[in-house]
Amino acid sequence: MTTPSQHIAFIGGGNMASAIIGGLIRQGMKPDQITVVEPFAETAAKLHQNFGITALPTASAELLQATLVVWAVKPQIFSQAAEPVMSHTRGALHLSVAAGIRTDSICRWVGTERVVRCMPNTPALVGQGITGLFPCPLVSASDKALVEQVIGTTGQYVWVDQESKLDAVTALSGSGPAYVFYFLEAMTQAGVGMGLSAEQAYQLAVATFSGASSLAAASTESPEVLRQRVTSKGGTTYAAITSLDDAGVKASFVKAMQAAEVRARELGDEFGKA
Ligand SMILES: NC(=O)c1ccc[n+]([C@@H]2O[C@H](COP(=O)([O-])OP(=O)(O)OC[C@H]3O[C@@H](n4cnc5c(N)ncnc54)[C@H](O)[C@@H]3O)[C@@H](O)[C@H]2O)c1
Ligand code: PRO
Repeated sequence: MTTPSQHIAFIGGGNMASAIIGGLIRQGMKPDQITVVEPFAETAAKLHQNFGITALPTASAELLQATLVVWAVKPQIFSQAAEPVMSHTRGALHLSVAAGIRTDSICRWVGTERVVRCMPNTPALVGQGITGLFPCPLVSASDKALVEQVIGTTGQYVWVDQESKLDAVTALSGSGPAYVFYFLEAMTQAGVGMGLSAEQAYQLAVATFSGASSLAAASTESPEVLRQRVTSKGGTTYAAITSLDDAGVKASFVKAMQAAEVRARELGDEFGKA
């Protein structure tokens, strides 16, 4: 992975921006190649402490040097955040991480059609993220290569061929870490209920998730076959999976992800109008 030689601006310096900035700095990008607009003083102080970056409280002509602008603000305030930025960044490539906000809105707000919309996830913080990407038609091959360099510092990526699929990516891997943490909470709670210490139960749960994920990634077998290998007829896993099936957990899970996808579309409808 080579580090982008360009200057990159981030609008919003919170969780997701920090995950990407962390990846860039780990790969050798210099803090003076990065400009961040971050109005919240406490978050700006963290950027300085963690990465040596002095954030701008508001947009200024300093943004003119950016060849890539990463939009890492909440969907609800994207259009408002874009107003003071637009006049400085029309010549740049734009990459948005905002959930739901569609490229037609983004192109309007940033004043160019060189826009890539993406959906990363928080394991990007430890270089193990996965990001879905969708380019507008005017995005060139070299624009895409730059985006791959930047996002590649945070983990894997996939390009999707229809913008609507990014809402599915949002429901699956964007929100997905929360589902994993939810299961970790439940497994830890159950372990504690069975007499393990909270520390041991959590250690066992986390190692089981990462071990099973590594096994799935290394295997050519389907998850169904891998699951069957754990499940002896009449054994303990069979008892647990039967209990999950009887409670309709798989169907509930599918429904939960559909709710996330619907919400992603609603965010685009609700906050993309301005
Ligand atoms: N957190 C996740 O798991 C995740 C995953 C994928 C995508 N996203 C998307 O990333 C975006 C940012 O989410 P986050 O979790 O980093 O939120 P966050 O609240 O941590 O970061 C947003 C930052 O924007 C700043 N901000 C507010 N108004 C601004 C303005 N006018 N100009 C510039 N900055 C401004 C805030 O002070 C804040 O620090 C959202 O659109 C979200 O949908 C988040
Ligand atoms: N976090 C954002 C949300 O919950 C987008 C995916 C993960 O809206």
